[in-house]
Amino acid sequence: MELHELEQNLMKVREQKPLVHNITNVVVTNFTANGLLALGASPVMAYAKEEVADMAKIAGALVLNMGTLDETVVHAMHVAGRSANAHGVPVVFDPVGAGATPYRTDTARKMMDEVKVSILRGNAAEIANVIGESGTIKGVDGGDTAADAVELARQAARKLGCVVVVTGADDIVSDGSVTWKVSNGTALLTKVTGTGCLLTSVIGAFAAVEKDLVKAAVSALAYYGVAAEEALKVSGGDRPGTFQTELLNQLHQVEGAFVKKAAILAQVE
Ligand SMILES: Nc1ncnc2c1ncn2[C@@H]1O[C@H](COP(=O)(O)OP(=O)(O)OP(=O)(O)O)[C@@H](O)[C@H]1O
Ligand SMILES: Cc1ncsc1CCO
Ligand SMILES: [Mg+2]
Repeated sequence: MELHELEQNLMKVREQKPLVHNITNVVVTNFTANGLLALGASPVMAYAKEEVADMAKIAGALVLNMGTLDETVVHAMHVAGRSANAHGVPVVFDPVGAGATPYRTDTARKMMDEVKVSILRGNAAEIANVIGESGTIKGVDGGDTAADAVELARQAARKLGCVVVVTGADDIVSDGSVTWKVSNGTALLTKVTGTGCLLTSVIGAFAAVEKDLVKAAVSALAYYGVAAEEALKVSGGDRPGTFQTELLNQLHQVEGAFVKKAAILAQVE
């Protein structure tokens, strides 16, 4: 993809203000809604089995996040996911903590069977566990994984038949044949809970306006990483609390032209 497409895709989100339907976890709900608003998208959190099919079909994207899963929420995700699939709405799935418990791993794998997921986004350990590779994970934070992230993303995309985003120090996007690396961001993102979850929803907003899902994901990652770098600068270093607030400010203020200039992208295959 061309660098100017990063700028265009951010402009499209801000012009179109896509409705992003989130079924997400109780830890990150408020932060996710505020992050999507700061971007310029239109968030809604809706969970009831009575309404999720109707909400998903009018949304620009559906984001499913199993961070605080239980039977009720997993059922609602299946109902919403099938409705999104029936109406051509892209589905982005965050398999939070896959591998930490058998219930999480099974739920993530069943989601991939029941719902046609457009983009799967997780840390390396989560993605490895979804495809049955051994990745170590403790709780919801990624542990060390031996797997090379590029190879992992490519393999997972081929196996699952969707676009896969593996995040970490570098973020990898692959559809199984085309693979990109985005190297923006800061390690301070790992000291604020829900930055991965918000990123997944931001990817949803870009998927709502850009049909090429690899380009949508790469654009979202570059924008988010550049905003995080600016937030680190403005908030003055190792200050997670100030950084969390400043990330919202920068998600709002960062311009497409600046993202284009500051993005560190490479097509790796
Ligand atoms: N070491 C790092 N250096 C720079 N950026 C990083 C680093 N680790 C993670 N990130 C960035 O942090 C964001 C979240 O990715 P991460 O892989 O930590 O997600 P996660 O484990 O799902 O997070 P969470 O569960 O807290 O929501 C991404 O934008 C990613 O690029
Ligand atoms: C801390 C935590 N526990 C379940 S979900 C979540 C938010 C980060 O994924
Ligand atoms: Mg996560």
